[in-house]
Amino acid sequence: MNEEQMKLSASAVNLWFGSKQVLKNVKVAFPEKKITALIGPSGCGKSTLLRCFNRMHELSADAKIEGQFLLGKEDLYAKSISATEVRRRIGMVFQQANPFPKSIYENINYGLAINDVPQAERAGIIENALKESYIWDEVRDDLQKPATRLSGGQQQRLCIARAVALRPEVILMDEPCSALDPLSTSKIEELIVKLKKDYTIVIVTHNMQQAQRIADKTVFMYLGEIIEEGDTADIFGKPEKDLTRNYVNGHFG
Ligand SMILES: Nc1ncnc2c1ncn2[C@@H]1O[C@H](COP(=O)(O)OP(=O)(O)OP(=O)(O)O)[C@@H](O)[C@H]1O
Repeated sequence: MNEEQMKLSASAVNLWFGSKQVLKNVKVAFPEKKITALIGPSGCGKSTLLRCFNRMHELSADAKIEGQFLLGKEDLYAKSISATEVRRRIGMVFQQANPFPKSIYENINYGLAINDVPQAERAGIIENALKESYIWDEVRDDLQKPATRLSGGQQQRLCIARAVALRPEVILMDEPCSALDPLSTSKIEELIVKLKKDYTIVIVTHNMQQAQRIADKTVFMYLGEIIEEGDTADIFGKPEKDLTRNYVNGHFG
């Protein structure tokens, strides 16, 4: 992959939880305004790697991290950049939709407030984010209703709206469809593909069909290491390593 076009990258990453090493000499890069799928069997370290990029392990006392994490050329762990700024620039969407127990409006307003977006601009930003996330038509008359009353798929689109409202440069998605039915999943997939125009997206998925439907690039991990990466069609169609071939063909995992 051409270094120039890489938006997010990591090198020489080792991570331990207590004495257990979970990431081993990881080097990876994610191209700008593309979708990259991160695949691999349960427990291989996909979520752990994703969380490193927006400094989610800082709160975990038993996590020890080594390595370099860059957004463009900026060091994400530099003293000059706060975790709040990192999380504004690198949004995250989780496996279980996790709206705050507040109104639909307030779910998005909260992030704008803590990032000092002027009050007068917020209503417009909230409307745009909901439109951009294909949920506006379903909630426009219910903005003051509790977000927890939305369906699972709607909650996940609201969480995506919450992320895009802050105009991040990257959106990390950790199995965003795993709790959803096929119809909601296909709506989210359509949304992710649309968002690629403006954002660099990394998605962890166990769904091999999903990776092939939406991802330009695919990275395969196993036991804390990157085994193979490349164009999605190559990883699934003609992988170089037997381990990759066995995994994508469903022989383990
Ligand atoms: N906070 C933590 N403390 C201790 N161990 C952890 C912690 N978080 C994850 N682990 C361990 O690190 C390893 C990697 O977990 P991780 O969640 O990154 O894997 P994964 O590839 O995302 O798995 P899955 O596909 O099942 O979500 C696992 O062995 C897990 O038990």
